[in-house]
Amino acid sequence: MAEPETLNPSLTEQIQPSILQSTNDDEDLIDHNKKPSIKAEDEEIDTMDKIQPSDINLVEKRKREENTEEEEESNGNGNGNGGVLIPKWKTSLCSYYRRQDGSCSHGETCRYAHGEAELRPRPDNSWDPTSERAKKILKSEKIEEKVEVLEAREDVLIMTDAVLDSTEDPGLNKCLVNLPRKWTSDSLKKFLDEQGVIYKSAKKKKGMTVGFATFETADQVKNAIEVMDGKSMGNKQLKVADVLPRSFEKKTQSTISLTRSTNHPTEAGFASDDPNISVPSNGLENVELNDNDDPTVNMEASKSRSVREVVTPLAHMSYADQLEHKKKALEQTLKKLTRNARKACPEALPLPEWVLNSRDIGGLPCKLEGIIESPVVNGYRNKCEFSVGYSLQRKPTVGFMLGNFREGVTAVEEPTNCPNVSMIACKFASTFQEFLQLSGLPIWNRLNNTGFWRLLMVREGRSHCSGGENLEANITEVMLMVQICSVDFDDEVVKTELQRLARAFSDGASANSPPLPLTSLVVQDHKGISNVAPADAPLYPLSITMTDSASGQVVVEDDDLKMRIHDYISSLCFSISPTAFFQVNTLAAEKLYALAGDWASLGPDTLLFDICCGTGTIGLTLAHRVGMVVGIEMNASAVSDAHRNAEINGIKNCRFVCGKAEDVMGSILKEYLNVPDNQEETLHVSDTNAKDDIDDQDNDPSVDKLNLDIANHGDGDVKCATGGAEVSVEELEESEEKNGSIPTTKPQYRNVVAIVDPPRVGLHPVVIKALRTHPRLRRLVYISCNPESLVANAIELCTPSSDKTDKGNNNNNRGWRNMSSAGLARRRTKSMPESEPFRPVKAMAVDLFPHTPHCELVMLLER
Ligand SMILES: C[S@@+](CC[C@H](N)C(=O)[O-])C[C@H]1O[C@@H](n2cnc3c(N)ncnc32)[C@H](O)[C@@H]1O
Repeated sequence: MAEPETLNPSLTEQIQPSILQSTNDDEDLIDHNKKPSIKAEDEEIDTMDKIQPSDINLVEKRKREENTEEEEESNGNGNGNGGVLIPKWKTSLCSYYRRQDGSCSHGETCRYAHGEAELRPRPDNSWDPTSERAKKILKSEKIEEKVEVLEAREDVLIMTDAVLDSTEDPGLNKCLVNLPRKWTSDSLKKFLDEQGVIYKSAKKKKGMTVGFATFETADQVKNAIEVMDGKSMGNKQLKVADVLPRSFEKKTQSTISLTRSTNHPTEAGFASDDPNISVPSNGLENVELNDNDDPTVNMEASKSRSVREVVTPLAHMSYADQLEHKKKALEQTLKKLTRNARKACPEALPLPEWVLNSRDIGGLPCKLEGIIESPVVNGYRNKCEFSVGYSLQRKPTVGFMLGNFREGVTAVEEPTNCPNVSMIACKFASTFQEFLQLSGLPIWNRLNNTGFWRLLMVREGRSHCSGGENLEANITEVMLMVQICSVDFDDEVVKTELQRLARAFSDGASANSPPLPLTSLVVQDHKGISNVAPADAPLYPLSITMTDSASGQVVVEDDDLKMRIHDYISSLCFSISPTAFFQVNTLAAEKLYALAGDWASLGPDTLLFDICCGTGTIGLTLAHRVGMVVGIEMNASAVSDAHRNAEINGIKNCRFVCGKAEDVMGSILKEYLNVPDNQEETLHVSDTNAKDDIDDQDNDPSVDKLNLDIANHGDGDVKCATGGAEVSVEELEESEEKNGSIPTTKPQYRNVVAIVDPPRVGLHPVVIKALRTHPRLRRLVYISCNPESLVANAIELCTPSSDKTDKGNNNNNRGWRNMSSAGLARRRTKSMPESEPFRPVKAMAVDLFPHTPHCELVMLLER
């Protein structure tokens, strides 16, 4: 509970008596008819955050205290108590003074500071949180916090990969912590030479604050520690640390001594020479990590946590508690939308209704209607990307990394204890692990950028539509994708080794009872050094022969099936290529898409934009409820999957465009929606009444449409129906032009809706601007696996814009790197062209990721 003293008078003055009765949280403490007198420009510096619901009673107490003090002050000479400064004299800014542009009826006798210059620190040495000083301090603290998160910490290093030579004593390998990020291996070597440090080899990757040095003797190590440990490096101190935690070494030593009668780890015969120094923060996805489509990729890890804790940190809670936990976290994030829109609203404009109404719902921008639970809680992931690396015991392992490479953690542990991974996936990981332990080709070393085996992806599919019960029994297809780096390896050796691998997978699958469904084996040759394979990294199938254990028959997979997998959503079949995005929890995704469709108020006269459409899942599952779907997606394989999926399912009213939404959105909107002025007027009139019409549309197929009665149409050759007669789009357009009805190239729809489902970073500002400024788009359903970016995008979509837009000033953008996404969005609202803002109508979460802190959030925006 905050002490009364922490309440800022400028806030208490804004509190209305009626609000004091409320038991709602922070937003209720604000006079919602007023904008905050100070707008924090950069970070989330919101004094409202300081006030807890339980402070409400304290507000009145605080007022009484203030009155008493003011009485005292007025009896004295202006600085209270007969010349003796009262403790809180001028420690808070006077809000009257600030609001009245420098005038306050108390004049010099006012106990509050008239301007920053008069402001004094509080007795606890803090500053009034609304003051510039406090904001500056808070900002620098936040920056430091962020930096700290990124800095490697000596106590969390588990660089299994840095022990490069198995014959060496790990004690001869050391990590150097707090090196400048921009240093390379050469800079580190130069530094060591300059310091007179004798070493055998040194490594450093740009971007990391950790480097590695190997020594030949214990004396060299001793000398290096003496010279370097504690040495100042800028404002940091250099640390010489062990590459493996000491606790681990002790554990390893005792284990080894039991089995090998030695307490020297190097005699355990560990192979080495690889690393997997990547950043599978969640451990789950190596490639997708930076692909940003999977929310479960940003977890922090430390060596003290097990792989289960790293990958599924909520697994210790009951599922009901997990949902409650997520809901509360989402509410906190959603409140940022209200706060930031209030701050960003131009002075000259009234606050939007939804901001004013937020006090009735605890500061939320709209009601959070709940969280839909996942139909399956365990083993739900239909796709896992397993890292290849060394375990704490320095055994080649296929599983999840225990932390972040940049933070100095590279150890990989088996996935068996992670409840979100299926048994099938664990079994294939285990088969691969056994294979690697005997393989003549090395595991990829991220520190050296050398090696062959990089990762294993396991994707599961179903060949028919099946419910949630006994999920694993319904898995009829498995695609394995092995990522390798063939650089510097002999083609014949590679070919032979991959054939051996194919056999190992086939044998492993067949040996299982019942046999595991292995239907596709793909190799991805990724030659780059980064974690993420580019979209055009070569992919090729490997032949698999499976022996059916029951019949003894050899089954050779059909060529066509080799590079794809299938799954079902809402009874539609989806064919998925190896690198295309597909939600990892299919049954929960079905619920997500159904919710989005329900909220989008669809009807036969709806044109639906499916933005970031992947393999077309959303658009295709909703196609039967709309006139037309236009999907936009940048991944070419996913777009080709989308076309294929439309065909497989006999859906004709969809078009999929391959391109970055930021590159194509504007022209697509123009192509489909721009109509001459006189018609736009008609459309607006219709749109005003659209809601009522649309609500009934599903039930009323004869609903009056703008000009055309369009059943199906698509991209050129697909048929449209007008008044029952089938004509081609070309014929239709020709006739339109002749009749002078719609001189555009596309049929027009009265209800224009966008469903956006962007990657973790959210929508590009160019896309936001295109959607916001197109008057025909009245409804937008935003699906997000990252509520922070949803909030940031919604700030731009929902904040009123003034006619005086800020055209952008470089000085204003200083420090943007350290700004929160909400702060950046707030800044961008200033350059939003004058346009009608959306308003948040309702929000709902869908839990696609049990046992992790993540879930999908859906928000309906209308105008
Ligand atoms: C979260 S996934 C959603 C996919 C699809 N809606 C689904 O549910 O299966 C995000 C998709 O956006 C695509 N994407 C990422 N950035 C994009 C961009 N700038 N423009 C268009 N698509 C993009 C990704 O390739 C990915 O398929």
